[in-house]
Amino acid sequence: MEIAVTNLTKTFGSLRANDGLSLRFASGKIHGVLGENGAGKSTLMKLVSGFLQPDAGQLAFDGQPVRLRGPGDALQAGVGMVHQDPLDVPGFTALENLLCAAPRRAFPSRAMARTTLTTMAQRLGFTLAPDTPVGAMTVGQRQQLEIVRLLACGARTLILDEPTTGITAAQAHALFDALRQLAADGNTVLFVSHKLDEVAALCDTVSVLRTGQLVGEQLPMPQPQQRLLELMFGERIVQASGQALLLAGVSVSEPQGLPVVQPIQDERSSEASPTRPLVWQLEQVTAREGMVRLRNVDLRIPQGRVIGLAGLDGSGQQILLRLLAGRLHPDSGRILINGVDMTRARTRTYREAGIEYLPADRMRDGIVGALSLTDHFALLQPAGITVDRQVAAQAAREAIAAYEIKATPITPLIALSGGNQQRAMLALVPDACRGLACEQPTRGLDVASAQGIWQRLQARCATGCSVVFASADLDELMAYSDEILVFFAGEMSAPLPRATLTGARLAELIGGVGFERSAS
Ligand SMILES: Nc1ncnc2c1ncn2[C@@H]1O[C@H](COP(=O)(O)OP(=O)(O)OP(=O)(O)O)[C@@H](O)[C@H]1O
Repeated sequence: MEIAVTNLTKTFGSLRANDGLSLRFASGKIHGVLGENGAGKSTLMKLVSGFLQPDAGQLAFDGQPVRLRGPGDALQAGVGMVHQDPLDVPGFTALENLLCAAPRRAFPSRAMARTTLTTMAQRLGFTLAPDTPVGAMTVGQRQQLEIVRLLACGARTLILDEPTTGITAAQAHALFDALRQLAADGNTVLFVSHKLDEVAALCDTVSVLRTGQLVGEQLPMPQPQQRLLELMFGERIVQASGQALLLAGVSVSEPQGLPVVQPIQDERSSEASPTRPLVWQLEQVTAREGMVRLRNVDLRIPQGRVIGLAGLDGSGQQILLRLLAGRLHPDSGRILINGVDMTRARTRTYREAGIEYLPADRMRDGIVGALSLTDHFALLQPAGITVDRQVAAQAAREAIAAYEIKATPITPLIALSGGNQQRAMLALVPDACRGLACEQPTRGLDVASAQGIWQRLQARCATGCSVVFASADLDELMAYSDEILVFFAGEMSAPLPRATLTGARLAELIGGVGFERSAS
């Protein structure tokens, strides 16, 4: 299916999110769409998939001009989009989600829907159980369910907006294989990503957006990575001596690979850590959530450390994060925060002790889309039922400047690009935070923004805050963790000093090769 856009323009107030774009995506190919946070990628994809209507310009599918009144029209015409934040119903099971969001003709019976779900998931290498409630599924699994649903509803063009941010390397490989197969069958795939290695591995062409305009059009892949970075970031990327690129302090290790962000601080000696006061101490903690159970976990996390959690999605790392943040109580064992027993304490008490939690699903568990940054800062005020809006507005202005959020203090957060929403969520973490448990802190961020976030997290660590983060990105884990805990099938390894690991070794451990659970 060929997709053509001509002079496509979409404005939000005075902002031209897409500014007269003309572009053609040929059928049977995988097309990458690159651009930094806020460049206009999601807007373009939402226009093509009917979630937004253009102010000007035309869309044509297979040479036929189309006017899409909504995503239903687009899906009927064969175009479906998987959004950064899955659009599903958490209270329903996977099967119910498939049924409620598909046109009647797609599934004559529930049994047929079940068979379709199972077979398509298997073919695509996804692990989806039809009767699992979506609320208990990981972001990665929910994205997989969306893909299955769209294909089952007849999508011949699949748009994926950063589909690999919540999934493991193995799942990404399976997804890429599936997408290649779909393209080989004549389908069109539009693939939005910040990850240059993914685009290089998968895409036939790449187009680059910057501030709503096209700066690279249907470039055949492969392209030199440096050229793509220059197109994405413009003057902020400077050719440095040798093979290195400097991007606002980010060094890129090799021209063909993913930009590997070097740690900003010197390696903090792991010998020094036992003498530091502990933020978290877990003693023989056992906890269960859904099908996953963590057993007899002993863990000590001193101040000022960055602990990375590695593992296939749903291997237990989310349980640990939720335990650390007081969102899940252990079945047995003890949790101490700053030396105080908090085993049964409420989340609020954890927050009062300086423990904060950043979820992966920011729109469901993190921020309220209809509210602005000022509103969020007002909500965080401890003043009871009154709020001081001036103080909140000032806090919002400072956060916008410090975190370079493309928004005004009163913009509803739903109107921000994904990357800017992530920055907004991080900006809301109070300065007094002593322990931050986060899932995928740089989810959806371009490489420069991700580095900016880590600079801020490391600055917090320098003042004694500890960060525990789960990530599916091995480069991120290797670049920023002092120690890494590997999770495999509900078991947790001992803390592994980053310096003793390589990316390849970490990948093996995640797959269970040579994995040893922490002795308890
Ligand atoms: N509904 C909306 N209302 C107001 N502004 C919006 C809306 N949707 C997007 N924008 C703005 O349009 C610009 C482009 O946003 P878009 O989401 O398309 O960027 P993006 O390239 O996908 O970014 P990211 O990589 O961060 O997801 C941003 O400045 C964003 O704040």
